[in-house]
This record gives sequence, structure tokens and C-alpha cells, in this order.
Amino acid sequence: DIYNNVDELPRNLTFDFIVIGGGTAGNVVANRLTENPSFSVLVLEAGPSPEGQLNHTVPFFSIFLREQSPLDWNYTTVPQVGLDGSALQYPRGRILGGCSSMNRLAYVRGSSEDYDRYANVTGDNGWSWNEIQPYIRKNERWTSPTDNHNTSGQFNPAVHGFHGINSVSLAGFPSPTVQDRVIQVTEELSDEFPFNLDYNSGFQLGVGWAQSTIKHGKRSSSFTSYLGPEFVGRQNLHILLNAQVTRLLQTNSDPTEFLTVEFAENKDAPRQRVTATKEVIISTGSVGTPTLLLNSGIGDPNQLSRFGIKTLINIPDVGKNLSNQPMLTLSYFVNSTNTFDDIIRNLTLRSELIRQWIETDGDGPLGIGPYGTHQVFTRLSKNSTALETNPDPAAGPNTAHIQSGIQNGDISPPPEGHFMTISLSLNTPTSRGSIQLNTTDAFDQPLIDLGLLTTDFDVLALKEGIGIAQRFVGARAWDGYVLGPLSNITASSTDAELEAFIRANTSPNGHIVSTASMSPKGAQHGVVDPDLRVKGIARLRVVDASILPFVPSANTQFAVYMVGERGADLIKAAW
Ligand SMILES: Cc1cc2nc3c(=O)[nH]c(=O)nc-3n(C[C@H](O)[C@H](O)[C@H](O)COP(=O)(O)OP(=O)(O)OC[C@H]3O[C@@H](n4cnc5c(N)ncnc54)[C@H](O)[C@@H]3O)c2cc1C
Repeated sequence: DIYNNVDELPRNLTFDFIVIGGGTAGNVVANRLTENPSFSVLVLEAGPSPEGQLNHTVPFFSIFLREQSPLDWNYTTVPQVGLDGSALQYPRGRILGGCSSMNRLAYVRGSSEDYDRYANVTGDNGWSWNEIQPYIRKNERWTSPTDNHNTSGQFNPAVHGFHGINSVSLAGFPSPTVQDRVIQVTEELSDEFPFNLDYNSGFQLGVGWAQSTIKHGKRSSSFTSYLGPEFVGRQNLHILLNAQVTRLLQTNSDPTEFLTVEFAENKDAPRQRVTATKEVIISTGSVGTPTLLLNSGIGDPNQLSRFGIKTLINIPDVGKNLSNQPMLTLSYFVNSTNTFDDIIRNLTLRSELIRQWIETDGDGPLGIGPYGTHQVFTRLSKNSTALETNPDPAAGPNTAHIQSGIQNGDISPPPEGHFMTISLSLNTPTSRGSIQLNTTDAFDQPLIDLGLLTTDFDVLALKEGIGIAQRFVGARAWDGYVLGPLSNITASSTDAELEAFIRANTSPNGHIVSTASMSPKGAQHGVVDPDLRVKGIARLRVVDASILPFVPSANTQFAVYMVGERGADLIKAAW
């Protein structure tokens, strides 16, 4: 059952497992644990349900989910020294499904080397690409695109799952002018931009057709899939909404047991308590997880003592090593009106398309994600200054440094003109940031320092990324279509101009990881062991994006679903 407030939660229930955070990973864990009818599970989620929220259902409207909203945590970062001191808005879903209910839907796994590196740095081969294959299949349900077009030559069925839970599909509303020209680029500039039938095969380099977590023109999230109608009625699954966990409490006198969870509906509401009999699983995401651990006295004594919090478990790395990918969007004027710019600018057109989307149950241009039709994965060139002067941070020689989404429009278009946009992400950043407490009130925001562009490598790599984008749009394939850049970046820009442009225009991806990182069992660094148990605490695990020691060369939802699936298996095996 789903309960909206604590008064609805039956008092006579006991719970084997408490999952804190009904987000991307949390709902996977809740679903998989309740497959066993003898396990009872309580999920505590700070936010409400996305049921009936159009912006959270219509894929194209994900572009509007960066705005402040009661369904968002509405974070603001600390001033970013690498971005000329700007403090940035940093959206995260405060809603059932978490960020999977509000992200941009791109389904990108990364390279096999990303996962083999997780195995190497944790000493647990279970995180390697080969070993996670069953979890890919359990998660993924490959789905036809909305328009049912012939998809042969657009993906490789051999590397996909067809019987999992979360839908993945190709874009169902084609934009042929752009698509055809992208394919021409792969032929014309095949050395740098070769066609890749499926960038989710483990070998990601090249240009491939975009895959998204969309089911028949609607968002597929951990809420719509793992808590779908066939699961949510399970007698042993209980989900309490509007319940923000404020801290974990030691159970009885055993200092290594934190089975009691304190929560409240809002800052002023009375604190409630509930105790698990087997385990507590923290799935509150890369910002929420370190915040909750620190508020519970689990962290760096130096930091905790500043707030008068007694250190119960000394784990210095809680909230440290934060990694996030910086992103730049480059827009180009195009000689066409067949772009999505007008959907954003013209309310009459938008209303007409909403009507079409409702009447056809998901058809039309609103049923695709804004990332459009193709993704491009590129390594920095062999004579790259960034690589000559720094160690290569990629997980291996087949892992992309730069990911470029080719969009048939600008998501914040100026009042006039039509555009093609390249959203350029540095997938292998070396800058690291942190999450720290700001006050002792769990309802106050923590200090979020994304550390963006604080290393030379990251700035040099983005400069070279701009070069990659310029070469892509410079192909003859775009003759007569791309008219020129919207920004003042041109082939003749100086290094100093490029750097100033980058620092003024970079924004963070939502792909924050590593704030409760995995490390080998017994290691002094890191926060959780490879079986996701918090170091030194027997019955407390973290299962979410925060445990990934490096960001994969990808958007992160796939990796998080995989962590949820494997995490649930590890818990089931233990009990
Ligand atoms: C704007 C945006 C766009 C993105 N686009 C993409 C994309 O296109 N493709 C992609 O692959 N990835 C994308 N991502 C990243 C991806 O969605 C996330 O990496 C992933 O969903 C994180 O999953 P999680 O389980 O770690 O955390 P979340 O999904 O954030 O789940 C955490 C849950 O815990 C709840 N919670 C937090 N604190 C508490 C507390 N104290 N008590 C109770 N509940 C709490 C939250 O409300 C939330 O529901 C995007 C992210 C954002 C923000």
C-alpha cells in the first residue's frame, strides 16, 4: 500500500527491512525484496507521488523539471570557484521515483571498462561488466518506439533485455533532416565519428541512435515500473510518502547497529520512529545519503565536532570525493523551421501537441526525450594537450571522454531563430567536490560543492570538446543546414576566450556520484564495502548512486538501476 502520512500507516506492522528513499535505486530494492513473501518492507520517501503530474510523465516536458518546484529538493550549490564564483541551482527529485521521475530519460550504460574498473578498485568481480549482465536483463524491457518504425540497423537486440521491468526504446517521432545528416557525418568523417550500431553494447565509441527510458511516449521511471500495478499491491510492501528521515539511531546498546529510523513530515512536525528487524537500506541519493549519515553521527569527526554532533562511527570519507560531469551546450542556427524550438516558445502549438499526446496516448513529438536522435561518444585526440599533461582519467582506452547529444532544437531558445544543439558532457572529470552539513537541522540544505572545473584537465578537455563539436558540425553533411553558432565561439577563438566561455557557460549534469564510495573490504578509505554495507556497521547498507567510486562515461540512471538490482540480490543472499 502507499500511505500519504504516518497516521495512515497501520501501527501493528513490523518491518524486516526499511528502505530510506523511494527513488531510482530504492524502489528496485523494495520490489526485489518483496518478491519473497516472507520479507516485509517499509519504504520511507520524503516527497509525494508523481501520479497525475504531466511534466513528470510527458518525456519532452522533462526540460521544464529544472525549475524550482515543491516536487524538487531545490538545492543551490555553494559558489563554484571554477565557474567564476557562480552558485548554481541543482535539481533533484523529491518525489516517489526520485530522479528517475524527473530526469532527461537518456539510457546510456557507459563502457565495459567503467564496470571492470569498479571491480578492480573494490576487489569484487561481481561489479565487472560480465558479471552485471544478469542485472541488465532484469532491469531492461526493450520496447518498440511509439511510431512502431522499423528499427533494424538502429540497435543490437543481442545486447538488450526484453523481459525486465524498466522500458527502454528508440525515439518514436523521427526528425529525418537531422537524422539523415548525422548518418552522413558517420560516413564522411568515419575516423573520428564512426557509426556504432549500439553504444550500450559495452563498446561505446562512435555515433549511435539514442535510447531512452520511455514506454509508448511516456516516462518509464522506477515509480511507473518497479512500483507498477502488478507490484504495488503486494501485502508485504508498504510505502510511506511525505516522510523525511532525519537520522538513524543506534539500536539498544550495540554501537554497530542502527536499525531505528527517525522521520518527520516537515520541519515542525513531531519526530516519529520505526525499527527494522533485519536491515536498514539507505537509498537517498548522492546528496541525501552523506547528509543523513552525517546527521546520524557517521562521518568525519573533524566535521561532526564543528556541529556538536558526537561521532558514533568514524568514517572520514562520508561526503568526500563527489564527482559530477560538467556540461556545455552549443547551439547552431539552422536553415529549417522543423525543430523543437517552437514547442517551447509557442504556447498554442504546445497545447495542440498536449491534446495530440493525450488523444493518441503518447504519440507525437512530446513523446520523445529532448536528447533527440543520436549520441556521440568520442575520445580526446592522440595529441591532446589535456592527455599530454595529465594521466588519462578514462576507465580504459575504449572509454569516451566526451559525450555529445545531438538535439533538434535549443531547450532555452532565444525568441527568434531555429537551432540544432550539441550538449557536450565531459564524462571523465577529475575535479572532485563534497557534501557537508550546514546546520544540525536535517530539514536544512547541506553545503553542496560540485567542485566543477577545478582541475586543468577538465578545462583543457572541454576546450578540446568544443573542437570536437565544431568538427562535427563542420562536416559537409550539414552544408545548407547549419548556418553558424549562436554563441561567439568560432574556429578563430583564442585559448583565453574559450576558457572564459567555458567557465561562464558550464552547468552541472545531474550525474553526481561517489559521496559514499565503495572500496575494498577493510580499506581505510571509502564508505561502504563492496557488498554495500557501511564500514563498521553490520546491518546498514547504502544502495544508490553515491556508492559508485567513479562516474561512468555515461548518464547515470542505468548504473543506479544496476546497483539497485545487485544490491537487492546481495541483501537477499545475506538473509
Ligand atoms: C535534472 C536531471 C537530469 C538527469 N538526466 C538523466 C538522464 O537523462 N539519463 C540518466 O541516465 N540519468 C540522468 N540523471 C541522473 C539519474 O537520474 C540519477 O543518477 C539517478 O536517478 C539517481 O538515483 P538514486 O537512487 O541515487 O537517487 P534518487 O533517484 O534521487 O533517489 C533518492 C530518493 O530519496 C529521497 N530522499 C532523499 N533524502 C531523503 C530523506 N532524508 N528521507 C526520505 N527520503 C529521502 C528523494 O526524495 C528521492 O526520492 C539526471 C538527473 C537529474 C537531476
